[in-house]
Amino acid sequence: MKTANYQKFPFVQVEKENKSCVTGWEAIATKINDDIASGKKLIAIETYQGVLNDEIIAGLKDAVKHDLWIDAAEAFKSEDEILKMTYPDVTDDRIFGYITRLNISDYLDNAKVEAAQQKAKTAGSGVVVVYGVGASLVLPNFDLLVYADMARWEIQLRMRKKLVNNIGITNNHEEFSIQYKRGFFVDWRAADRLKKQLFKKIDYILDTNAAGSPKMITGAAAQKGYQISVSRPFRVVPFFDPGPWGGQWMKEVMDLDRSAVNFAWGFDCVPEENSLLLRFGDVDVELPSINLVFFETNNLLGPKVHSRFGDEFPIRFDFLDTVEGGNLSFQVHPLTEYIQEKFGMHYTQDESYYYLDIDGSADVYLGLQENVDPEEMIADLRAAQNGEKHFDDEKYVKRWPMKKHDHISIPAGTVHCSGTGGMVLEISATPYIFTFKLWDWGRLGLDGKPRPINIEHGKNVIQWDRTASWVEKHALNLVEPLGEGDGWREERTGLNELQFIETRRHWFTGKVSHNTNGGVNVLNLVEGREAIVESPTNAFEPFVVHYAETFIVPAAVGEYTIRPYGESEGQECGTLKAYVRI
Ligand SMILES: O=P(O)(O)OC[C@H]1O[C@](O)(CO)[C@@H](O)[C@@H]1O
Repeated sequence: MKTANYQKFPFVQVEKENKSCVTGWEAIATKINDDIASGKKLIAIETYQGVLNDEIIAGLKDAVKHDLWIDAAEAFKSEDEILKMTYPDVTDDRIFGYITRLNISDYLDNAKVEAAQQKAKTAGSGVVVVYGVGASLVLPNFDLLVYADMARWEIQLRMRKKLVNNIGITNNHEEFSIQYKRGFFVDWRAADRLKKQLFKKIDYILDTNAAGSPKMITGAAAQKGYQISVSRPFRVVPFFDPGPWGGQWMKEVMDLDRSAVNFAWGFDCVPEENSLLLRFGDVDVELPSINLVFFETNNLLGPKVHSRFGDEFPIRFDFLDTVEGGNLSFQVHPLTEYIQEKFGMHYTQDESYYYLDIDGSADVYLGLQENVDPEEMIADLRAAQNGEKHFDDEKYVKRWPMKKHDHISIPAGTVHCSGTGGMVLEISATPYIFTFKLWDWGRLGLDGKPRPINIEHGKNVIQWDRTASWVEKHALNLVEPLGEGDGWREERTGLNELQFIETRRHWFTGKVSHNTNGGVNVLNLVEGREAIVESPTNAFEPFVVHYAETFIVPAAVGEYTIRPYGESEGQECGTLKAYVRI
């Protein structure tokens, strides 16, 4: 096997020489002190959920010259009140909640805010610092705003290590899934709403994603970074996670930790949770890539996708590796009305599997056998769940042998799972936690506990007419040749007409012309070691991509070309492109 050339830390170069980023607590405090010396007196240090408060306070409290330091937590409602307020959205379920309508202001107790503001006044013309989630609301007339942002993947790692609490409560002892659920459905929604309001007012962004290695850039430098990012192809920083069915393929191809038990998922383009690295000189500042979606919405998504999805990035690319691993859980995803009513999501988890590679042989489980009796199948699933018997998948589910480069559509409501031996590039709608597991093959999760099964939700959404004959016609390799030219050919590979994503595959030895046509494109190099993305008008610098890398071409880019490059010069490459049908 050739050495891995997949880049794990892609970045966007913002400044060739670093002018805008300071590193280390001393330099950061000096910068803030310079602003204080120039007359700024009211300093708000607003934080996202998941920062390490102890580290930031130890780094800044003594070093930043102030007369009064107020912890924004002083102005919060009591934990009991917060638990009660958030309960309808957090719920008792182990996995699912409801997308909240709460704002950070709802966490604050008006009387306590008033008291904190009175306290601030006692400093007279002295310097007041308010620190923490909600600081900018406690000190709304701030004249310097420092925003400590966090990428969601790093927050999740901190939750697993029990290092952080959710907003307004002390719950780092809780199970990861419970903390994640509160983050996903409540905290991050409320914190994002505040971030969007503050965006234009941010003086400095503090990056503490790497503990012990703080960095700070001006709000203007971040905005410049976002603008550069959406004027060219770029990648977000992938993350990889083990799982009970995980495989060994990504370890080699993506050069991951060989000592890990396995890697199941590789999230290569989920801007909600990935990071964006903005490079200043040789310093990388890590920011949540969702910021681009919030603050460069039209340039990134294009006005039509924006108007349909709001400031959400609708397309997700991730990897599911079962090479030398197991089957995914046998599962189904909610229909649109179900995800809207039960969980408050706008759109549902429509999926597709693109088989990037196969280890010998691999099957996909997709659709039901003909003439399945729904009641009998649900009863058998329940019995399997109760440990009374093994679920007879052969009786109920259709299995299809897969080949490298096969592409299957999985509209919500279709039962499915990828079987052992397959390396899947999943090209799907962004929601990804709304999986109703029906059967987990009698195995345990990596934590030694059974993973939550959701037969009750599942039975409400399974489309019983999605049988083998339906799958064959509507979901399996919907490949249609569309055109060809000098050194290239184009095919449509899907998705099913019920899904909003269109996928196009190009096989090429020469240059292929693409156009975003005003909507964001997401691509992956599914064949070939290297290709180069270029602007026919030199609008952006040539961008080299490697095998299996996912990259985003913002709507604002318009025309671009892709051709084999470097080691792949003269050889046939393949790209898979996804965009929203508009
Ligand atoms: O539920 P499992 O077995 O972990 O399945 C894999 C998961 O990965 C996803 O495909 C998300 O990428 C979910 O649909 C699915 O739940």
